[in-house]
Amino acid sequence: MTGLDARVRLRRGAIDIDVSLRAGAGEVVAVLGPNGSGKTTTVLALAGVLPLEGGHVRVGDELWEEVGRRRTPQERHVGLMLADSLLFPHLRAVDNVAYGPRSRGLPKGESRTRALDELDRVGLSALVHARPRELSSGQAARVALARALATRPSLLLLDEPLAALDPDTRARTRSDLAARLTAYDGVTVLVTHDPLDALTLADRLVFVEDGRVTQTGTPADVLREPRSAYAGTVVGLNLYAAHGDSHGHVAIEGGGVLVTTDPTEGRVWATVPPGAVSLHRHEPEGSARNAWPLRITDVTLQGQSARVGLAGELTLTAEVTLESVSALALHVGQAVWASVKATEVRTYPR
Ligand SMILES: Nc1ncnc2c1ncn2[C@@H]1O[C@H](COP(=O)(O)OP(=O)(O)OP(=O)(O)O)[C@@H](O)[C@H]1O
Repeated sequence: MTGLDARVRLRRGAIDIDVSLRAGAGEVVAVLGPNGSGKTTTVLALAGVLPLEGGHVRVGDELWEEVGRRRTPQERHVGLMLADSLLFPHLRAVDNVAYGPRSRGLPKGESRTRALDELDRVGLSALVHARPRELSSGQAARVALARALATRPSLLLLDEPLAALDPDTRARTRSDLAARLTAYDGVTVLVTHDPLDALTLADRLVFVEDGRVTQTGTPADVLREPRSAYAGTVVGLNLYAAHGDSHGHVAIEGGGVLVTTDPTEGRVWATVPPGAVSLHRHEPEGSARNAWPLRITDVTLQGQSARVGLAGELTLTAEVTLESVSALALHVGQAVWASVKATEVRTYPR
C-alpha cells in the first residue's frame, strides 16, 4: 500500500511550475487545467523523465527524487498511458503487454501469464493475439492500460488517456477504466480536459493554472464551490469573482451587479447555474431581480438542450431547451434579455 507525496518545481518554457500532489493508496487524483498550464510537465516529472529543480517525489516509503538525488524512470514503479496508445505495431496485444514485465526481468512464462491476466481484466481475452492495426481505438486504449498496469506500478500516470477516442467509445472505455481503477491499489494521477472523466473517475481534483495549484478538493467540493474561472467552466457554472454586501448586492469584478438572497459580505465567489438563466426577447416583467440586455456570442447544442453564450455588462452562459432556441429564434449576434432569480445566485467567501 503506497501513497504519493510530491512537490514538482521546475521551469518549462515560459512557465514556472510549482505543483504539490498528495494521494492515498488506491486514490485517483485528476489534474485539470487550461492548455499549457503544466499538467503534462508534472506527469513527466513524476515519471522521472524531467528532473526536478526543487521539491520531491515520494511514493510510499521510497524517495524517488529530491534535488541532487533521483531514480531514473526505469528505477521507479511507474505505469504510463498517453492519449496515443503507442503500442508496438509489430507485436501482438499479449506481447505488447508482456514487454514491460519482461524487460524488468520477469521470466518469459510469468510475463505472458501476467499479460493474459491484465488483458482479461480489461475485457480483451478474445483479442490477445491481435496486432495493433487489427484493434479499434477503444481496444487499443485498453491494451495500453493493461500494458501500463502489467509491471504492477505503485504510481499510474494517465495523460489524457481517452482524448483520442470518439464520444461513444470514450464513454464505454471510461466506464471500463473506472472499473479497472477501482481494483488498482496504487495511486493514479489522471490528466484530463474532460469534466466527465474527472468527476466520474477521480477521488480528488487538483486544478493547475499557469503552473500553480488553484484549487484542490473532492468532486463534490468543487461542484459546490469552484474557486477559479477554469474550475467554474469544468463544473458548468457561471462563476464570478465579486464583492458582496449585507443587502445581497454582489458587484462583479470586471463589471455588472448580481442580486442574491444568499448574501456573503466581502470578497466572494458568486455562482449562477446556466439552467437558472431565462432568455427573453423583451425586458422581462415580474419578480426576477437580475435582468440584463445582452448579446448572444455562441450557441452550442448538447443533446436536448443548448448552451447560449451571452456578453454585455457581464458574461453569462444560459442553458435552455431546444424549444426555446427555436421559439426565440436564437442566433449569434442577437440582442436578448437574460434574467436570473435572486434565489439562484449563490455566494461564498473567496
Ligand atoms: N519540450 C518542451 N520544451 C520547452 N517548453 C515546453 C515543452 N513542452 C511544453 N513546453 C511548455 O511548457 C509549458 C507547460 O506545458 P505542458 O505540456 O506541461 O502543459 P499542459 O498543461 O499539459 O498543456 P495541454 O493541456 O495543452 O497538454 C507550456 O508553456 C509549454 O509551452
